[in-house]
Amino acid sequence: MASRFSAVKLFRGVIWNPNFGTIPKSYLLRQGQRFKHLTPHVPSRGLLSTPRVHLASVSDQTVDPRLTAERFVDETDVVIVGGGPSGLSAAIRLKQLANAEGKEVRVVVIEKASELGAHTVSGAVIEPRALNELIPDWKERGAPLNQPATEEDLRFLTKKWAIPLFSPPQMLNKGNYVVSLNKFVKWLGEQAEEVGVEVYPGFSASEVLYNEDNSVCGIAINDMGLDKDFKPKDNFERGMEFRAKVTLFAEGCHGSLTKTLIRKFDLRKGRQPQTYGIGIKEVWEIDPEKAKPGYTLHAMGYPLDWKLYGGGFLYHMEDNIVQVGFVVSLDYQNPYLNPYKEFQRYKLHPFIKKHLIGGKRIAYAARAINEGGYQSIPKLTFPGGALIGCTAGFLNVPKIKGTHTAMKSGMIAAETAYDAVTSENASTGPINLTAYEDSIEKSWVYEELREVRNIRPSFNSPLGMWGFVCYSGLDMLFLKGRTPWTFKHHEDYACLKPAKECKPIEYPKPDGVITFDLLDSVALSGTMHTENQPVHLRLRDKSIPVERNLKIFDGPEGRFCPAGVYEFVDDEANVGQKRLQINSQNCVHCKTCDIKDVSQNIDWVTPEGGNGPKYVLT
Ligand SMILES: Cc1cc2nc3c(=O)[nH]c(=O)nc-3n(C[C@H](O)[C@H](O)[C@H](O)COP(=O)(O)OP(=O)(O)OC[C@H]3O[C@@H](n4cnc5c(N)ncnc54)[C@H](O)[C@@H]3O)c2cc1C
Ligand code: SF4
Repeated sequence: MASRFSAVKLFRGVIWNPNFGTIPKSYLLRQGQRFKHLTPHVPSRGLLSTPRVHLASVSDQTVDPRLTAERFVDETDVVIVGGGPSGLSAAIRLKQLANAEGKEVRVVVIEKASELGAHTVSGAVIEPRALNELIPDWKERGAPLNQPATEEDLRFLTKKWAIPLFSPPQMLNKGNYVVSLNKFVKWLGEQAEEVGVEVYPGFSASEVLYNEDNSVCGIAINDMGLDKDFKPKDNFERGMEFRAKVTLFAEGCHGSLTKTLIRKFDLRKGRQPQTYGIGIKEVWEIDPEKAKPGYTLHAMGYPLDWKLYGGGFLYHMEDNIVQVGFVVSLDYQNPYLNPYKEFQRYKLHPFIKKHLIGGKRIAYAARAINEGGYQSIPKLTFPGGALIGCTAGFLNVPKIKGTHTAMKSGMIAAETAYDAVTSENASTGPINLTAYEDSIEKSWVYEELREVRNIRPSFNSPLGMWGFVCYSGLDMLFLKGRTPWTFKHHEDYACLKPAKECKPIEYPKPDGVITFDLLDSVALSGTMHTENQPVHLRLRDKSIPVERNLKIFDGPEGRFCPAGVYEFVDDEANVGQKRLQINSQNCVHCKTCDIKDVSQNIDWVTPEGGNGPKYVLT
């Protein structure tokens, strides 16, 4: 009861934080210490009116004692949030170093997917450079890199034609492998366990823990078994805490805890905004007669117009499997654009369709992808921890490859973390991993990203694609990034234009053979969320979807979500009006809504661990 009353006292009066708009007061009450991490995230254009939540009468509320029960605390040396390529590489490197010196270093990996790899989305053609450094005998250890990339194809698509283009050296795939990243991550997990890493899939890290001096000291797993009103159900279990000397965040593109750290520690100060694309892909089992194992195709142009960055890929793997996908930049302007439907149109192009016809689609996936590159990498460290992999933004955009850089960043951070946790001063104060920042700047990761830093933003000139083709050709072939200038980026959400300034886009109806209805696709992602749990797509202000997004932008969230989560439906309570229905059970955790919502009103937070997509072969 004591904690309850102190929380009441703390929050008596008016609170100005827009995050609280849709969360019941009783839940806020017991989350007192979490308030400071939920800082407002409103557009700089100041179009939102900030809702006030009056908590003057919260003392009348009774809080279920289970909600305020002490959390179980587990102490470890290093906790890593995210069991993707970067998190697992960091974990493996840490234990390799400790095992080599016979030291006891406890490393824990927390992964929200029900099993490793189940939330992993990639093309994927991977460069084995980091893997060669991490596990040189990966072949003998049975790494699922079975199909070398053997044939390159780069095309410019018009509606009917596929014009061959010259592939710049940075995009060549010689020495790379066409893989299922999902299988690769599973295998990395096995390697991690073999060297002594503790891997816990099925748990969402939902909160960063801080010491009194504001240094990070671990994470907490979210409470399981809450109902949609944040009340405990019969199966309620209090989330536990992992307290660590070092916490590494490896959440992938636009991590939900990472975004709170970026704000709290102002990690973007002096850097360019991160920009993104949405990548949507399908896995097909094709007619064996058409199989060309090792063939890799990248395409630009159709169906996108010349002002929008994006393009498609198609990779042939072993066993007659084809990975086909499309990336649309999230700085698009027309609110009528529908990335999912652009992808479906892409597959209808004769040059793409010929690979798929006669085949069967077996998987569907979507995930945001970083496009900011070198100039958008935030400060990587803060007291007690660091960002690694795609959550920091180490993806090489022209290559559409981030696995090798994610892994290498994890390995470098691990080397610094190992020195720090095993040093004699480790217990005297918060650990600072600034040496990680220095080492990565000297590594091949930075060299590679620096060289291509102007390619993606060269598309943002008034010449659009034509400016991009000329500049990137010159830069990739001759200048190789050795220019004194670095182009800037803009915030994706701020690029959207009001609907009245744009034309609706007519998309073809799904044919059920090559193109499909969105919900049939979502069914192939295996996504599942426990019913009756708190919605993990939080609106900062409930009125904004209808009052601003629908009225001015014609409801773009109904189009950009690749899982049909957002739907404007008739409001039974107000005849003639619409309301936003959030089908959160469909969510595939791509993070696009958190990035592209024009009002920055959607806060993606982790649902219960083990929920979300269940990808195979992606
Ligand atoms: C469509 C598409 C195509 C791509 N093609 C290629 C390609 O061909 N080659 C290539 O090299 N790269 C490609 N990439 C990029 C590649 O997938 C990433 O660079 C790579 O996966 C980054 O690894 P990561 O470990 O940083 O992040 P991720 O692989 O995203 O892993 C992050 C993990 O953290 C987990 N997680 C996140 N938040 C939490 C939390 N709060 N609690 C617990 N767990 C959490 C996630 O579930 C996930 O498993 C592609 C990406 C996309 C989207
Ligand atoms: S709700 Fe958001 S995170 Fe979930 S699938 Fe839709 S756009 Fe992606």
